[in-house]
Amino acid sequence: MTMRLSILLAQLNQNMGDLTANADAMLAVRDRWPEADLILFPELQLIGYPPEDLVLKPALIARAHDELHRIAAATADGGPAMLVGTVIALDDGLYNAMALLDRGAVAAMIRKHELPNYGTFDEKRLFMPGPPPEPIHFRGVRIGVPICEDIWFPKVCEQLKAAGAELLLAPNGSPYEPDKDDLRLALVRRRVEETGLPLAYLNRVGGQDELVFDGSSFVVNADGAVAVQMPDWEAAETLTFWDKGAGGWTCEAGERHALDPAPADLYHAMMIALRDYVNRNRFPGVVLGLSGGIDSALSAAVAVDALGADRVWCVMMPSRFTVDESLSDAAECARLLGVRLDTIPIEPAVTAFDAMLAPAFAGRARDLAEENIQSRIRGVTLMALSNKFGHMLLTTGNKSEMSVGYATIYGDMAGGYSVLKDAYKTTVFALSEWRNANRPSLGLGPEGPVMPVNVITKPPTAELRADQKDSDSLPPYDVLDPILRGLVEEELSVADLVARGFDRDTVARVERLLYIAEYKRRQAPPGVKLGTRNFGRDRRYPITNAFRTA
Ligand SMILES: Nc1ncnc2c1ncn2[C@@H]1O[C@H](COP(=O)(O)OP(=O)(O)OC[C@H]2O[C@@H]([n+]3cccc(C(=O)O)c3)[C@H](O)[C@@H]2O)[C@@H](O)[C@H]1O
Ligand SMILES: Nc1ncnc2c1ncn2[C@@H]1O[C@H](COP(=O)(O)OP(=O)(O)OP(=O)(O)O)[C@@H](O)[C@H]1O
Ligand SMILES: NC(=O)CC[C@H](N)C(=O)O
Repeated sequence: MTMRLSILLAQLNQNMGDLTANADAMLAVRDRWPEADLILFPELQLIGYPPEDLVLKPALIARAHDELHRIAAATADGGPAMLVGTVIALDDGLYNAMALLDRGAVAAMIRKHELPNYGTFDEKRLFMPGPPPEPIHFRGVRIGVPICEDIWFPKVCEQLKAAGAELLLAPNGSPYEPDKDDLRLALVRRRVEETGLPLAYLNRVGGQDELVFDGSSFVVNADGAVAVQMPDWEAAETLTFWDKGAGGWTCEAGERHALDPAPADLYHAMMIALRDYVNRNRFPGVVLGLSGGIDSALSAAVAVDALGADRVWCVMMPSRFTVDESLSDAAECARLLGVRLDTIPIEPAVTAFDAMLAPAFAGRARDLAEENIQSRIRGVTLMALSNKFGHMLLTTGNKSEMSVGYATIYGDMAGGYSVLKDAYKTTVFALSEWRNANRPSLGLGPEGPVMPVNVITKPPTAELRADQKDSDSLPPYDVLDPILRGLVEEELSVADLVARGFDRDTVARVERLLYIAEYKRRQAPPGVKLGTRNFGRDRRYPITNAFRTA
């Protein structure tokens, strides 16, 4: 019987829907590690996670079958076996599965038992729950393979232990949330304690639309000690060595990477999500409006760190209300980041719209309609640049604004992707301060400050009329954001927030704004999930909705 095993943990990124590229990447890993006995890949590595309705396409299932057998054939050389995440179709439906590929064949199939169906997940829509799994027999060792959600409850691991598993290998597609690394470690330690078995936790990295995966894979031995900690955010391959002694299997202590503390983790999440979104969708770069305000300054900094300065194009579009301070702050941001900055005044278009609309608007006072036209002219201008040169328009709205509808639909909301969509304004301030003092380890941007301090300290303004300030329309952000966190993240009522010391009228107004802005959020571009409850998959509210708690 084997007393020593070498298991490669392949913390990879995934190309959603490019099964050939995913299969080739796995074969390349195998070529690099001929000394491994077994290679563990993340959940659904062949397809991409989360695959959503892509797996309902029979042609994709057929492709998955063919690619899986192509990889399996490569294992005929007797080298490393592979545990590969894929979809299988049986007579009664589709299953999220791991295939053991060894000696030229599909040697075993394990089906996921617990299907997550909350938050951003809706796997019950796609997959059948597998039976409580049995351990696989691999070269004389019985290995339990709980698939992601299977380790979030005791049942599957306990069943595997009862069926004779000697160690647990858990492939995951576990999206980033703040402090989730601590949550996963505590969870894995519970499973280890309940079963007495060591557990290797392997997660993917990279962005997939609104989700981003931090990797942060690790191994916990039966005594609860962390034997190996892989890095966060970057693809990595770590060979782990396992020995069987009197007390069972133990993983040798190996590399121990430090993981990002807050808010560096948030910054990395935004950066990696944008990098993968832009590159996978084959944009040459991004274009964005740089106003001299903090939202566009931070968005530009994240874009430069994600893509490099030469792929980020900033445009200042002054109007009659743009003050000199905004012009100089935008210019200084661009200089610090080393990006191209063009200036395209919008006054000619504003004048043209005034003239065009004069007959229709006759007898009406100037109001929000004219203010919003400026924002929409900027949107049209940026989209024209996007059409002409191919850059994707990066939209800059933050979660506070998106919560209360403080943004112009078809105006500053125009764009393809947002990095701030799930970041409250107070988080935007914190991240800007952090980036001015730190360079992200995987960033492509410059060392040193990326925006003048004035951008962080001056009062936020949309500059759509003279002397406008956000505080004319909204409570101060240090009051607004905790109210929003209560209403959105915690689903509190007005009374709950009043009990926490907030003013009733203010909370009731914010609740109303939150509900009536649902229509805007449904038309907003996607953006990376950074917290526990993003707008979109995590929080699905009706648009037409008369419910109020005030
Ligand atoms: N339930 C619903 N379903 C579908 N459509 C609905 C709707 N309710 C209103 N609407 C439509 O939405 C329109 C109102 O929305 P919208 O046109 O956005 O206009 P609105 O929300 O009234 O104004 C935009 C606000 O965003 C502020 N802001 C803040 C920061 C930056 C910027 C910027 O632009 O740079 C703007 C700006 O100062 C102003 O207070 C209505 O005219 C109506 O057509
Ligand atoms: N003068 C401008 N030139 C270029 N883009 C602009 C201009 N004014 C607004 N925008 C675009 O519209 C977006 C929305 O404006 P908003 O005022 O909400 O954000 P901001 O100016 O970046 O930050 P702040 O809210 O702190 O002032 C900006 O982030 C920017 O992309
Ligand atoms: N892919 C999954 O099963 C993910 C669900 C799991 N609770 C996680 O976030 O890690």
